[in-house]
Amino acid sequence: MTDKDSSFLFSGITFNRKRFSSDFARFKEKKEINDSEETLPENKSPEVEVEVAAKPAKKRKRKSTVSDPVEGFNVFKSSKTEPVLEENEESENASEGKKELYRQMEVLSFSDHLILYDLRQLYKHLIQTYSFCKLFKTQRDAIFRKQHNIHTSGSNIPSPLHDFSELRSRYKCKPYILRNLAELGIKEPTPIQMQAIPLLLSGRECFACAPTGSGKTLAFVCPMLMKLKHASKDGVRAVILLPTRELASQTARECKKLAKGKKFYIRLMTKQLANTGEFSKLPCDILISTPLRLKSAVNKRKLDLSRVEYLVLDESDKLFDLGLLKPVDAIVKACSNPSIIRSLFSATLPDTVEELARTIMHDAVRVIIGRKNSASESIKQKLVFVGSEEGKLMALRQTFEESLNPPVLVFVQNKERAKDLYKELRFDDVRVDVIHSDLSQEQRENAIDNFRAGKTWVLIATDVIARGMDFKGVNCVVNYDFPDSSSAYIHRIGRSGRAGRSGEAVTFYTEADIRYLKNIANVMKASGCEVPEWILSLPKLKWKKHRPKREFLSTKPHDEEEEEE
Ligand SMILES: Nc1ncnc2c1ncn2[C@@H]1O[C@H](COP(=O)(O)OP(=O)(O)OP(=O)(O)O)[C@@H](O)[C@H]1O
Repeated sequence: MTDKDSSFLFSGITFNRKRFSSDFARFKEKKEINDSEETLPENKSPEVEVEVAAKPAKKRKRKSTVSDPVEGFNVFKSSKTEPVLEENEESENASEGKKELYRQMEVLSFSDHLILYDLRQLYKHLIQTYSFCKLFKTQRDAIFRKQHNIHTSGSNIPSPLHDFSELRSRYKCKPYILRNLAELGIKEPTPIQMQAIPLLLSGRECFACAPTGSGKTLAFVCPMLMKLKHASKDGVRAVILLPTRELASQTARECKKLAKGKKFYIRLMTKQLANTGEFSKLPCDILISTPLRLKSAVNKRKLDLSRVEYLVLDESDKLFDLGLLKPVDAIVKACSNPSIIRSLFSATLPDTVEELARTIMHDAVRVIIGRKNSASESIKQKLVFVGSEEGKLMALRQTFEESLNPPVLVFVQNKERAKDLYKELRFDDVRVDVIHSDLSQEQRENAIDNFRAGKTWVLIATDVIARGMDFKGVNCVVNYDFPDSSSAYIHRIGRSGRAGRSGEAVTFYTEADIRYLKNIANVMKASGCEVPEWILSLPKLKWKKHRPKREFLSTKPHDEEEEEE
């Protein structure tokens, strides 16, 4: 036997005399009897020596029979012991002595082998149990994700959250957040919250695409507050970027609601702050802004974003639109902290945006709830052929006469048409208001507040409020002018049917819009609405922005309009 073999077999093993005291006593007794009979080879441990001298030939045979059925033990016996004996031949006697020794070692170390064997079995068992638990957890997570329509891709994705109480048990969430969730009436996490919250809490970057009104805001605000832990005066620590001022101010409000009771510095980047803010002296845990204002503050007021730990791009596809791409890119660069966690959220996430985003993110996880780029299933969608522009106004009035169920949002193509439609409807018997980008910030806020408060029944709007705005209980969205893209359609109609409520969406179309119908029809079909077969069989059209020049919006004869002007 070589030293190497010896150390392999016996390394870390010491003979437990107490445990095997009876065997030990028996062998010891025999050693005393045979003490003078054999000389022991050098370099053997005292325990080995004792046993070797003690073992009579008769017993050897019996012991080796006992060892036979022990799995693993026989492997040692055949492969390690025999060849070593051949290597160490000296004289016949010495050889006999050695053979005896090794046989005795087998017998003596049988208990040790048993321990080794037990340890191996235990280890094997532990590995099996661990693998089983891991497999069980993976299977359990997969079933849970399937039940909630959560699709993920990426490596080492943390288990989804089953319940908000897990925020405490798994992530040591402070009680103020759970208290605020309860006060806001938020009991169960929505699917996007189930997966995005644990992801962000585990420090992973993510792209998330979930239907309108499914609680994406909370999915990034909650982990952000948890990770920031407490207020600090160490510069800007988190940035939430949104495409419109209305949305930025709504998100700032939501953040404050969830942070209630904890003194965080949550700031909305207003025009005044962007132009005059003394950012070096301004404590700010979370900064919420549109890209242009933030970029202006970085350039003109030397706002330092190098310590930002969390960056959220909400309505990310809009932020990656050509018009905003440059300032967004500048902000992403200014957030130069190498350990920053970035996340993208939207109800629509085109592949091009994903590809672009991947270039700036590391090991990001993709989370899709339901089908990517689909409308909320709680909205009943309808297409109505109105023939012409005049037909639209008549159809709208007729709808209001038959069944006006406020609050109703009416979307038009641009601010001119918003103003025109408002002029048409303001003397009708409905409480109507309008919002577009020509209004002052204050006028825009008033329009939104009045609509939220129920003072306005019908709000005429451009796409400026099509994304992200959370008006509770909008019963119906009317696409007076056909949306210019399928994502615009998804976001517009998503102002109703939020947070599990039901809603309705009516889309008017004219002859000029028919070529673009199929894309909308596909969205409708994917969310379970009925669509006439002839629309689905229309030829596929590569959709560029559909913004036709629309006729003047009025039911009055054209010469009358000209006279008025
Ligand atoms: N877990 C929840 N349970 C009940 N309501 C919730 C929950 N989470 C969020 N909400 C509520 O759902 C509404 C919609 O949430 P939010 O505005 O975050 O949706 P969103 O997914 O961002 O929609 P959009 O794509 O239109 O921006 C809000 O009024 C919010 O308070």
